[in-house]
Amino acid sequence: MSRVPGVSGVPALPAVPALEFSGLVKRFGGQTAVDHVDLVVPPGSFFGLVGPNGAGKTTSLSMATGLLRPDAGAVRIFGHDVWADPVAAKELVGVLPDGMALPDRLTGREVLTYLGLLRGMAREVVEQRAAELLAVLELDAAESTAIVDYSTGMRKKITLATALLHGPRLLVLDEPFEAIDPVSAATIRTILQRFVRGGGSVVFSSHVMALVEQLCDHVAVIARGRVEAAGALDDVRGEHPTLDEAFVHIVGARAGGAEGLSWLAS
Ligand SMILES: Nc1ncnc2c1ncn2[C@@H]1O[C@H](COP(=O)(O)OP(=O)(O)OP(=O)(O)O)[C@@H](O)[C@H]1O
Repeated sequence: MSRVPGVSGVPALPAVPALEFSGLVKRFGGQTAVDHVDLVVPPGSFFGLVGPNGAGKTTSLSMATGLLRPDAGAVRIFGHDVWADPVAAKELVGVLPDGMALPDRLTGREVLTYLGLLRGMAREVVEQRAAELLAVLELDAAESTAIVDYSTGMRKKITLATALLHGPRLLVLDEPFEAIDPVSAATIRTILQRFVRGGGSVVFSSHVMALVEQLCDHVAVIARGRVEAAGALDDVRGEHPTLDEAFVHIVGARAGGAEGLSWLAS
């Protein structure tokens, strides 16, 4: 476990995890989507959550941020239980969920202003941050466009802006780079790297192993609702030259695609 430096002569205290899952379970009908997941995201880490389709990443992240109630287990954000102490936990976290519902008839600036004021932020702070976020994410050109007319990538960027607006200490992002053009992706990478350098923590899910490898210092591989491997990137990668190869090894390669579909080429 990571530790905060101790004052000389006084033992260092264990650092409180930015995010901690303990025995997390979620079932949908007869199916267990998340099956006793334990995970620790150290403070100040850039943490990648990877796994095949249907592995339980979105379900886990939704429970982490108070959007979905677990059937069992607990989630803590900097020690605050997301369900028992939601106000303190939500103050510390910015969330990019899977397909967040936004007030569709408002423009990007109006959404940011609305959500900032709802959080109790001062109007001038909201306006200044909203202007900066819209400019950096290149949404300022769509000044008078309502969210309903945004493209998928624009919706993702404005949702990311809502996650950053209140200056959280932890970002939980579900596939933040999906549907994002390369220039915007580079901007988002830079924002997130700066956030981590400034002491923030980031957890994000992705299918792009090269990106996870480039950005993250910690990674967890989840499959069939269970954590198959987790820890420092180098430890999870192990002997494999790339995370991609480690992933296939950990998850188990499936020999699909080579056989069948004979009609496809005929
Ligand atoms: N609301 C729901 N009702 C029923 N089943 C669900 C629901 N949400 C998720 N599931 C199921 O739970 C399992 C985990 O889904 P989840 O969306 O968490 O996977 P994921 O790892 O995020 O997948 P992907 O990479 O494809 O986005 C899947 O089998 C999915 O069908």
